[in-house]
Amino acid sequence: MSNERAMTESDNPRERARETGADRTPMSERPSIDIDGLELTYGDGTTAVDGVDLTVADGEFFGFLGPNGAGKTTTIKVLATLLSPTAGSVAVNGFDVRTEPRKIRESIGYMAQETSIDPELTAEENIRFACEAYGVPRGDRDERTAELLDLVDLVDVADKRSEEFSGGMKKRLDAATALVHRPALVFLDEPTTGLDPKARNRLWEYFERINDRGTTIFLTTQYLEEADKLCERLAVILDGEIVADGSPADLKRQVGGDVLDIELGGDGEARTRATTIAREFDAFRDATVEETDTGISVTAESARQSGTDLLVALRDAGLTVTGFNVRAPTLDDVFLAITGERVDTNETEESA
Ligand SMILES: Nc1ncnc2c1ncn2[C@@H]1O[C@H](COP(=O)(O)OP(=O)(O)OP(=O)(O)O)[C@@H](O)[C@H]1O
Repeated sequence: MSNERAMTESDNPRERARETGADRTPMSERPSIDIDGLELTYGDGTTAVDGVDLTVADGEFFGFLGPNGAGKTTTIKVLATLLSPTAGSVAVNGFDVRTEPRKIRESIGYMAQETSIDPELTAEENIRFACEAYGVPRGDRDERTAELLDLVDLVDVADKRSEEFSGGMKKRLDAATALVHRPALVFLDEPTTGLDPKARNRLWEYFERINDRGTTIFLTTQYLEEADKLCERLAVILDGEIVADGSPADLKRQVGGDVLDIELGGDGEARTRATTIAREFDAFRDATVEETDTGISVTAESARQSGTDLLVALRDAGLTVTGFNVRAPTLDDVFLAITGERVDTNETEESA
């Protein structure tokens, strides 16, 4: 039980800065996003968003999480004025989505799940094309293009056609094209899906840099480690409704207690028996018990105090405990507690 640590302590420097009041940029009074009672029902009758209230402050790095089909992309499409709400009011950068969509489009960047770069064009040409499309004044385009190539570290390959780029480079270029008009707010819809950890890290640096410059970021991701590292605040959407909202540390505290991971020898039957024993264990009456690939995981207020008693009970039942560890909950545990499922990140990853 070596890795104990205070649960109130945040690993996220942004969150720590927020908690200690050492914010980077002065916040404007007006929120970047103000959603009140949003509902969106598609033409076939599917209600994808069902009464969402949400505010995102100016300059915030905000994470929007939820399982597949929960309503994340639909919400982003409403915010980006690509879909019109069925009910509710939505303001983005102070503009109404119904009456001022053009002003919203001019003041946001949108990096969709599919990259929108043209493979036939070079990195530089892609950024120049975006400058034109977003109406960046002619006189500013050279400087803006050079600045963005530098920001996303593509100066050396500025003249190469983007079809030759790795997945990470394409994503960086795509992010740069979403920013040519210096939007106050950027939507990043699963920007790092399928990238290897190194490429992901480079994008994270880049997102942090644009947020440090004062840009509000609205991120959806299936990588909870990413949300934990980057986001000051998170909301979890499930079946079209927000079911949790808070800083990563707040959400971890809400899980209640610690997590006891137990590794077991034997097969699936051993894990099933261990699960039954843990569920019937008096001290773990309110615990969440889950079978893992190598054993079981018990989340409970008393995981630290009563963990060893459970280990003894398992051994007495003839099971072989090959390892155990008590730890503070991660966002994965939060997600499991809220949605009843772990995030599926079994994507084909780009090789390093
Ligand atoms: N064009 C559409 N017509 C009808 N239903 C749709 C349409 N687009 C999405 N849906 C449905 O709306 C619900 C929410 O989908 P949405 O894409 O917003 O979820 P999501 O949280 O972004 O999921 P993912 O992570 O898989 O992209 C799902 O039930 C989905 O099947």
